[in-house]
Amino acid sequence: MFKRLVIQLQAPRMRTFSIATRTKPFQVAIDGPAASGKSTTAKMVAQRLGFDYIDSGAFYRCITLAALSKGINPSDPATVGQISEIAEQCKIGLQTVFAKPSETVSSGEEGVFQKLTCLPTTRVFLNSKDVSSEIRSNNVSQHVSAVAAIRNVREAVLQKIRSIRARENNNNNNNNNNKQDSDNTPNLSSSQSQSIVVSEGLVMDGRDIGTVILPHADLKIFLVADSRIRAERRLQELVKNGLDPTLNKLDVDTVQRDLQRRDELDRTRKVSPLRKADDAMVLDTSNLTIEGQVDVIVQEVERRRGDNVKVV
Ligand SMILES: Nc1ncnc2c1ncn2[C@@H]1O[C@H](COP(=O)(O)OP(=O)(O)O)[C@@H](O)[C@H]1O
Ligand SMILES: Nc1ccn([C@H]2C[C@H](O)[C@@H](COP(=O)(O)OP(=O)(O)O)O2)c(=O)n1
Repeated sequence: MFKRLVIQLQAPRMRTFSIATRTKPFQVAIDGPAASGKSTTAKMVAQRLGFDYIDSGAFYRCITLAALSKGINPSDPATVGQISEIAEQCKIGLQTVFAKPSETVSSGEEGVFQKLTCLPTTRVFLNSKDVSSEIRSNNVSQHVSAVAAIRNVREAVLQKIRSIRARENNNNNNNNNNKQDSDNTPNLSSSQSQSIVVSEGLVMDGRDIGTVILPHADLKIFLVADSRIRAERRLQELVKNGLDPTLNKLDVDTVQRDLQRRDELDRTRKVSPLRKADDAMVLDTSNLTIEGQVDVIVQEVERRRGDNVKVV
């Protein structure tokens, strides 16, 4: 799988550089329960390593949003056919805007300023409309597990992801920077494509990435965290995105119950249930910082790629 090029320079206090050039992109699969930190971590790992990123949950969220906006109740089993049709017909595009590694923003109050690393952001397009915020609403979250349990929906998502990857590879091979879908939806990582043409790897997060979508991934991570901590983080995120918890009758207990209900549905469904792949590393983020969990994964990728710079 690897073509290895080793450059050795002999001199006093010398370094050995081992540069691995791969014929196949390095694949990182990140799975785990709701709000365990998958997408935040996956995006940052992709940014640090210059890899592509695919948020597979966004596909299920888009299909759920499309169904809800047509007045369809995904929790009613009689709607399975209608939702499957929506899944097959809708167009979904992702665009991840990566910050330059050196780019930082200052924030703080009363004259105390902190330097924060810019976080990458993913914009999600449903039939060319930017639905990045709408798909994170509590209403979509409440129904998405029912949608993701439909076999035809999973099949449609798999096809969409495959065609994105095929187009991505094609674009890379053709040295083509113009990554637009036929419906003008920006394709994956189009911001990256302006500077990087060939990506050395892919990070993908979801529930079945290590088990079904990328069963031969080079690194599989199963991200977990205490359910109370996950609920606190998710509520904080919803508030940050403009939700009024009082108006919406939402507190940590309710969010925790919703997460646990959703995890149960995701774990017990017949098709591609949430489960740890046998060869996945478990990473508990309960007591980690975001940077800390990203570091663990980046270091593991570097160790497995064997392209560390060693001082000899
Ligand atoms: N180690 C951490 N410490 C504090 N907050 C975190 C940590 N990891 C993730 N978060 C936050 O938790 C929330 C849920 O994370 P997210 O990446 O959306 O999870 P998932 O993709 O698994 O649903 C986000 O607001 C994210 O910023
Ligand atoms: N590969 C995937 C990704 C997500 N899903 C389902 C399961 C989840 O309840 C929903 C939403 O996933 P998402 O990762 O966006 O959800 P959370 O942010 O973790 O709450 O989609 C899935 O079944 N398979």
